[in-house]
Order: sequence, then C-alpha cells, then structure tokens
Amino acid sequence: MTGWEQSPATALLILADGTRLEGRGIGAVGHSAGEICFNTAMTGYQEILTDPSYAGQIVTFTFPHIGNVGANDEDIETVNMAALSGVRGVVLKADITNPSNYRSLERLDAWLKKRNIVGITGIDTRALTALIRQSGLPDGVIAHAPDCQFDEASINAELKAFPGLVGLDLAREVTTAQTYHWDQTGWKLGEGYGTLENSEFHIVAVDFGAKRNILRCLADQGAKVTVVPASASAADILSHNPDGIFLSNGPGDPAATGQYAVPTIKTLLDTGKPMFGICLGHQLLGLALGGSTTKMHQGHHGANHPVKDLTTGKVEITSMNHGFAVEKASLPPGITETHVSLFDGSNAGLSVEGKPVFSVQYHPEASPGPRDSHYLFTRFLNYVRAQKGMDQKPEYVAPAA
Ligand SMILES: NC(=O)CC[C@H](N)C(=O)O
Repeated sequence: MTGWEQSPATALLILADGTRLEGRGIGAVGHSAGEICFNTAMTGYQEILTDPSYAGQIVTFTFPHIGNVGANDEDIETVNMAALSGVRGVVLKADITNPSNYRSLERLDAWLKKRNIVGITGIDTRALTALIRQSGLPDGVIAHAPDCQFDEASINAELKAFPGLVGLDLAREVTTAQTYHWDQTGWKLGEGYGTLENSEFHIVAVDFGAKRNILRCLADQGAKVTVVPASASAADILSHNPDGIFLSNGPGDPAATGQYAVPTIKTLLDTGKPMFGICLGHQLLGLALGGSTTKMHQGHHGANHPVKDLTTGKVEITSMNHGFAVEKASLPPGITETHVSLFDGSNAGLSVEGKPVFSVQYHPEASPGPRDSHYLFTRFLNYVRAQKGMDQKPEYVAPAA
C-alpha cells in the first residue's frame, strides 16, 4: 500500500449501478453527473475537455498521464467562452504533475478549477474502460470534497436527476446566442470578432456546439464564415446569402435536436446550395434525408480510428467523438454511404447523389497527428467554387508515411 491509499478519499466516482470508486479530487469542488465515456487519445486533452460535443458527459482517459503539458489559451475548442461549455467531469489514473511544455500557462488542475470542471484521479481507468466496453456507457457522478465530507444525499440526488443522453437536446445549451462573423486573423481569446474582408465565398455555419478549429479550417479555404445559432430558421440562414451551408458538431441526441433542426435542413436542401456536416451535423443531415439515428453501445472517442472511404478505397486515420450513429440501413435510395468505421462497420459518411451535399461522422478538423481527412474542407469549397463557375483546387493529400 502506498501512502495515499491509506488516506481518506477526497473524491468519489459513483456509477448508476451503485459501483463506488474512491480517489483524489482535482479541479472544482462539488459534484457533477453525466454519461461516462472513455477516450483513447494520447494527446489533445485540452481540446477534448473544451469540445462542446462533450456537454453532458464525463470523460475517462485511457492514457494514464494527463496534464503533463499543462494548459494554455490556444488549445481551447470552445468558441462560446461565456458558456464554458464542455465536459461534466474528468476521470484520470495518475495524479497531475507539474507541466513541462513551453506553451503551458498553468497546471491542468488549476485550469480545471477555473473552468468549474470536477475531476478525480487515482482511478483504475483500465478497469473502468473494460466495464464500459462490457456494459455500455453508464451514467455516473463525480464528487470532490477536500475535507472528505461528502453530502451523500445531494450526490445521489444529482445522479438520479441526470436524465441520460437519449432524448436530450444539448445543442441549445452550447450554441452561440448571437450571430457573428468568424475572423481568422483578428480573432483573439476574450476579444471580439470581425469580418474577413476580401474572402471569395461566404459560408454560414450552423452552430450546434462548433469547435473552433472547424471555423479555422473553413476560413483557411478562403471563406468568410458567419456563425448562426442552432435554432436559426432557414429564412435566417438564407438571409445571409450563403454560398454554402455548414452543419457543425455538437452534444446530445441528434433526434432531439432534430426536432427543430431537421425541418430547417430540409428547406435548405431544397435550395441546392452546397452543404457539409460534421458529426452531429452529419447525424442531423442523415435525419433530414429520411434516415434514422441510434445510440451506440460504447461510442467512438479517440484519435486513431480507421475509416474507409468507400469511393476511393483509401483508409483515413481519424479523430472520433460520438455516441450516436446514423443507421446505414435507414438511408433511403439516392443517399450513398461514403465512409465506414473499420472498427465496427458503423456509418461514417454519406453523400446525396447528384447534389453537392455530404457529411462525415468523424472530425476532419482535428489534428492529433494525422491530417488525412482535411481534404473534405477542400471538397466542400470546391462544390462552392463549381457553383460560382470558379476553378477547383486539388484536394489535400496527406503526405506518405
Ligand atoms: N462530436 C459530435 O458532434 C457528437 C454528436 C452526438 N452528440 C453524438 O454523441 O453522437
């Protein structure tokens, strides 16, 4: 036994089935409930913890050493800083150590506290992951009490009150309240936005919980990007006179967000404008095209998920973060399945025959190392170029290993 095991626990992780794990508290004091998922990425913990798609979820990292490069202001994916949207909690194996990286501004535990994220260390994350693989994604609660005095009644009440992700529209909680223009060059953390003058095309991005790097990737293609709230109507979106429409990633159950997003997307599809969706945006597009979505057993959360492009036969190494999926068998005629996960054969992409409309389940904007999927942004803008009578650009090709 080491010293800490004998000392009383300052944090608890309690699963809905009553499993109770003890550890050491980090980050915010208090308790927080959510669905527990595991993420297998070895890098990019700050991007994961600030991805609004994780709203309603507690992330357990399978990589044991998290926090070693500290925290900075550049790796934050949340665009809507006021909402501090993102994960409900974090579960780690090893204690957070002093950071060692030139970009680090502070320790990860101090940063977690500032962002009001509750965490627990000292958990056997391998065992927890094995449990999730066996039984599916459990709901759970993390409680952190530095004085070891846990208010069991309110902790259990919080767990009971968590409704589970099925049927939950979380996009409305993390979306932008106001329409804004993304400015690649002028944008600074905590400062405003401006417009990107002289851009060749105008993309309207519907923000269901968008990651910052998606907006960067669109602007990198020379687009002016206007970001609108998840609830924007088709008329609102079209009033910006977009050359193309982007549907973002986001948290929660696509069927729930689809209640208001699907009718909007259907109207937008009728305009014939190019459309591109990522993750939740992919699922919403699938629903609007007549398909259905389902809750997965354990979901996909990691940075090395192989996906096969069925149109070229090429395999891409992708970042994934989803717990719902489009059901392939539900896709009506005229909708092509373009990509599949090589882990479980689940749907990872679709396109509409004869229309400039497509989407992927994974995250082409993520750069955990491989950038194999960045070509999708060129493809989207090439559809826009084609409609404007402009020359197309070669799609990005990942360098050979
Ligand atoms: N990253 C995302 O957009 C996630 C989509 C959806 N919330 C899911 O869990 O499947």
